[in-house]
Amino acid sequence: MTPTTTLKSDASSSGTVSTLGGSSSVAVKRSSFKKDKKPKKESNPFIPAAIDYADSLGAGLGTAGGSVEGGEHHIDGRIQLGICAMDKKARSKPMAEILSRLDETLFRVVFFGDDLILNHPIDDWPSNIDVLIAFYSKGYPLTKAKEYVKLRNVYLLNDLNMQSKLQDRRKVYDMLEASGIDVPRHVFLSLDNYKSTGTHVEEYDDHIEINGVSIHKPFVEKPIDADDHNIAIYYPTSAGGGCKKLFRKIGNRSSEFYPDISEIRRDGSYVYEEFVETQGTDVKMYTVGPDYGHAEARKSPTVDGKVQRNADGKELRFPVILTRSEKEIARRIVVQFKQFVCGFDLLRVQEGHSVVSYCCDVNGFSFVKNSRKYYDDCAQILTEHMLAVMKPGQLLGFSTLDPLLTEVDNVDLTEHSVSSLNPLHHVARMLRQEELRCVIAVVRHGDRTPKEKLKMNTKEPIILQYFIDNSVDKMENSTKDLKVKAKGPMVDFLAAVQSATSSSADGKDDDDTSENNKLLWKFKHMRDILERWKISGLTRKLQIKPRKFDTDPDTGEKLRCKEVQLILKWGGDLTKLGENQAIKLGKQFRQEIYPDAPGGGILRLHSTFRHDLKIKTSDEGRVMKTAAAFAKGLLELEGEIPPILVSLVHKEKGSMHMLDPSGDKDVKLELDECKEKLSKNLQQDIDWRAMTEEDRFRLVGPPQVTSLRDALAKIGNPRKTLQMIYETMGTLIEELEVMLMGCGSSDEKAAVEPGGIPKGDSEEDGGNDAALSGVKLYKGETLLELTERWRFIHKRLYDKETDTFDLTRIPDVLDNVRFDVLHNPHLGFNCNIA
Ligand SMILES: O=P(O)(O)O[C@H]1[C@@H](OP(=O)(O)O)[C@H](OP(=O)(O)O)[C@@H](OP(=O)(O)OP(=O)(O)O)[C@H](OP(=O)(O)O)[C@H]1OP(=O)(O)O
Ligand SMILES: Nc1ncnc2c1ncn2[C@@H]1O[C@H](COP(=O)(O)OP(=O)(O)OP(=O)(O)O)[C@@H](O)[C@H]1O
Repeated sequence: MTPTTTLKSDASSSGTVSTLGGSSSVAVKRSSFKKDKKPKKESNPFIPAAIDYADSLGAGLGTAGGSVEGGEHHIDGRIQLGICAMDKKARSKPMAEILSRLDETLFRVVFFGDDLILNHPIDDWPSNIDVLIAFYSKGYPLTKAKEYVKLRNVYLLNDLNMQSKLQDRRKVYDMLEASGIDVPRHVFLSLDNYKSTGTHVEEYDDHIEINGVSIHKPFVEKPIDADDHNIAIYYPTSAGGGCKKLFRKIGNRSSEFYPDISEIRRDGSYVYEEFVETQGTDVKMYTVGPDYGHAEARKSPTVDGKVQRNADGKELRFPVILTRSEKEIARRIVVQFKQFVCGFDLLRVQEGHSVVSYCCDVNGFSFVKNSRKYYDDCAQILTEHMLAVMKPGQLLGFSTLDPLLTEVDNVDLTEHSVSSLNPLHHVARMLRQEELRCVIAVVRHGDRTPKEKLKMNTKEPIILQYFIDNSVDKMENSTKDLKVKAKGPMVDFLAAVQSATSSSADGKDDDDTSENNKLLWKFKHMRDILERWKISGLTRKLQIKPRKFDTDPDTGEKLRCKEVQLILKWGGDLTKLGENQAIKLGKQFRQEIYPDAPGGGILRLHSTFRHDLKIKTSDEGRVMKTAAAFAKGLLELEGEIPPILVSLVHKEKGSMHMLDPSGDKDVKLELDECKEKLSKNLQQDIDWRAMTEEDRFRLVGPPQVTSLRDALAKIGNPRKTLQMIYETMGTLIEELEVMLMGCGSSDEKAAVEPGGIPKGDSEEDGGNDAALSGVKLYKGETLLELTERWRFIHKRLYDKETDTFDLTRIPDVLDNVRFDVLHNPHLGFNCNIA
């Protein structure tokens, strides 16, 4: 099912509402959001639909029951949206961003202002507000605001009565628990008798007892007043004791450690709760209604108290994909606390294979800061919600519920039929329609460096000792293959190779053809590969296979390994180009699969609670990075790949083999048969273009097998083509050899002398190094190594003795051609291999 939809303007709805072609859903036109207006003051965007109530009334303020239209005194048919919050919040950047996106033909925003709120009686407050955004923050007269709501009977986005409860952490925890939401295990010390069984406290080194209930250190001490952010964490003696004091951010600090404080405060009522181990990350969640939430992770202030900020001074946040149960938590909080726009904090803990989330704080009205996507979404959802409440006839759908609806009936859109439906009817009607339930995308990794391999057999004692020391059973006669990837053993192997290189070099003659010199050359090549980039356990793999043993002449029993085969693999790293390809693909995927979906498409869908996104990968570095880069493009994320990888991409055991057929015997059998047939057929000296249909049928099957037939039509004579490829590679190698000689011997020399090779700073190095003698190769590869890469495949592509080609080498040829054409085009070879 392809979710293609078109937006059609509905002239009857004052040009501000668009209908989904023939559908029952109506979305507010995105173009109607005023995003690009110039800011009125400082960096806040201009809010076209807004008035300042005090300004508009001027000297008239103070007379009873002012109209929001000030001197004009007329109602213009728009929804009057009052902002009754302290100026610090009402005039904040996020508020301005969101209000500036409201359609001025639908809404009029009325700022009450601090002076009106604090210094004037509620009779002076605007009398004809329809919807009110009112919320508590420091200094806010909550009781007065509640009286105003009662007097004018306005619709509240966030319930004010509930906001009194939000001010007491105990009530918040009680309500959360009553809603079935997990909170940290806690006990109240209430001096005001709130649900108190007493105020008896016993303090021990590593735990406290409050009215007989024990809480062990580390524990958290929170003032019952939610406005008081002076929270303390007490550590057990086993961890060195002491206390960490948390506070509202001051510059770049959010907490300080006090090694000498280990006794709890005794000056008031507190909540004591177990410290939940989150690995140092908080999840902050921001809802807009029961079906939408934005979540982001931040470093917990409990870690080191240093606030991580970006270049713009904003605190660093990382993207988070919510679990199903977290979405349910959000929904329940919105409903239970009656706060449409609501922020709360989650503590995520890995318990076995699942994630358990505890809610440790509900903040009430709070906006996400600095997220364009959130501002867009929030404005749209608020618009739909307010329309649903005030002018249901103008709303036919909710973008949190219907972004992917495709099959829609033609419904009668007359004012009567539509307005007779309340918002819930609309939802129910929409849910009956067909909906796209799942999209699965399988994505291959992006451009990578060629995968390379170096093999050699050796009897070198240092290497044999390394094998024995690192073998699984540590036995001299170990028969098991050894695999090395981790940093420590790889560093040890480099040391072994370095000494093997110098010991092999000692006392050798200059006879190039001697077996020893060949081995020495291979050791040096191996050493260079290991020395090239900092070893970090990522991009080089070593296998050591025991090949020959000294045996007991009597019993034949294997006594000691005397020869091993070394296989060093490297390369296969995602290149910058590969990363950009994946980002682009993610973006393209979003644009093509979810084109212009009403209500914001996949970006919003991702944040709505009815939808889930999972990104899985194998444990291969290039695949993991590709997945993260794809996610970046798909979800329009900002920032570097590593945090996205850590936050969004899952490396699960079960997903490792999803696409890898090697463990599946049946598949492998078929693959092998297929390879054998390919190999046999493509060795033949035949010309597809001259073949009869019968011969063609015998070769590849019926005419329906178009891909193979088209390929053969291009190839013509497979054997001649193979010969041509082989010869072209030969020419290429000759050209490279000429270049090598032209470089003087310095490239050769550098490649075999320790420290002579230009090295990247790390395995991630962008490759700005000049290889040698003016030849710059991608990622600091030397010309000699590049030549070796080609020699290696060339040698294996064709076996002179048997006069056969090894077809399995063709993908390697393609791999290397593609790589050098893309990354080393400046070499300017004469041959035509590409
Ligand atoms: O929820 P809101 O929008 O009302 O704001 C919260 C809080 O948001 P949250 O709860 O989503 O985390 C802000 O933290 P951020 O989200 O910006 O990091 C914090 O800003 P802050 O410490 O200055 O942050 P920095 O600019 O230094 O980074 C602000 O403190 P005040 O501005 O000093 O009042 C708080 O207000 P309140 O609860 O009334 O004290
Ligand atoms: N039980 C707990 N276990 C571990 N860490 C906790 C616990 N409770 C709180 N924290 C940490 O302390 C921080 C502050 O706690 P909390 O959110 O309850 O306080 P607050 O001052 O109300 O914060 P906010 O800024 O959200 O208003 C949390 O973000 C979390 O990092």
